[in-house]
Amino acid sequence: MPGKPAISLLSASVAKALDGELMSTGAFSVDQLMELAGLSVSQVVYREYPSSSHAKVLVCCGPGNNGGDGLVAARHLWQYGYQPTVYYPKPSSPDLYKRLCKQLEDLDIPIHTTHTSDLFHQLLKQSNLIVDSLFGFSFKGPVREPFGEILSAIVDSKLHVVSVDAPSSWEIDEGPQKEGPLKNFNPNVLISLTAPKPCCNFYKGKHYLGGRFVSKAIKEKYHLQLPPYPGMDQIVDITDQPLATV
Ligand SMILES: NC(=O)C1=CN([C@@H]2O[C@H](COP(=O)(O)OP(=O)(O)OC[C@H]3O[C@@H](n4cnc5c(N)ncnc54)[C@H](OP(=O)(O)O)[C@@H]3O)[C@@H](O)[C@H]2O)[C@H](O)CC1
Ligand SMILES: [K+]
Repeated sequence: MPGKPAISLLSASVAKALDGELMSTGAFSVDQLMELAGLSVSQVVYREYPSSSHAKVLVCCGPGNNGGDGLVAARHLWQYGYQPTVYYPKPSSPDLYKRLCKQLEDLDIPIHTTHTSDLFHQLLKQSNLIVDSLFGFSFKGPVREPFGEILSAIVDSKLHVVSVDAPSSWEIDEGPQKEGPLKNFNPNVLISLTAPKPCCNFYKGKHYLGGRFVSKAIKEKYHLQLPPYPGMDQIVDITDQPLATV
C-alpha cells in the first residue's frame, strides 16, 4: 500500500506571497481569513483539551495577524464554554483589532494590554492551557522584549501549549532558537495554517492543519499537496505525516 503523499511545506516568503494572493486574486478580506484561521484554532483546542479539565485558557497574542487569530479563537472558545483570558501586551491599532477586542469585551473576556512580570506569572498560575498566537510567518529572531520574558515564563510554567501557525520564537524556515532559554521550546500541539512551514521538520507533537481557504487555482499555482479535510471540519490531523518542501 503506498503511503500518504508528503504535505507541502511553505517557506516564510512563499507563505506571505500566498497570503497576499488570497486577498488579491482570491478576493478574500483579511477579516475573513483571520476568522477562519481563529475558528480552526478553537476547534483544535476543543478537540485536544476539553473544557471540563482545561476551561481556563490563556490566549497570548502578538502584535500581528498571528495575534489576531488568537483574538478570534478566544471568542469561539468562550462560545464553547471555556473561560479564556487574553494577554495582548502590544495591542495593534488598526480597526480590525479594535473590533475583535470590542467583541471580546462584550463577552466579559479579560484582556490585558500591558505587560508586567508579576501579572503574567499570576495569570499562568490560574491557567490550564496556553494558546501561543504571539508570532507566525513574519517572525524574525532574536525575540525582542517583552516577548522573550513572556515565552520563557510560558516554558517554565510547564503548561501545555497550542501554537498557532508556528511555535513562537522558531525561525520559520530554520526551526528552534539554537541557544538561550527558548532553545528547548516545543509546544504540545501545533496548528499550521494553509500549509506547514519548514520549521515543522523540527516539531515533535500533535500537528493539525487549519485555515481551510485555498482554492483549486491557488493550490495548482503553488504546487500544493494538502490533505483533504474531513466533512465540515476546519482542521485535519497531520501528526507524523511526511512533509516536503515545495
Ligand atoms: N494565509 C494564512 O495562512 C493566513 C494567516 N494568518 C496569520 O497571520 C500570520 C502572519 O501575520 P503577520 O501579521 O504577517 O505577522 P506575525 O503575526 O507573524 O508577526 C508580525 C509581528 O511580530 C513582530 N515581530 C516579528 N519578529 C519579532 C521579534 N523577533 N521580536 C518581537 N516582535 C517581533 C513584528 O513586529 P515589527 O516591529 O517587526 O513589525 C510584527 O508586529 C500567520 O502566521 C497566520 O497566523 C492570517 O490571520 C490569515 C491568513
Ligand atoms: K505562534
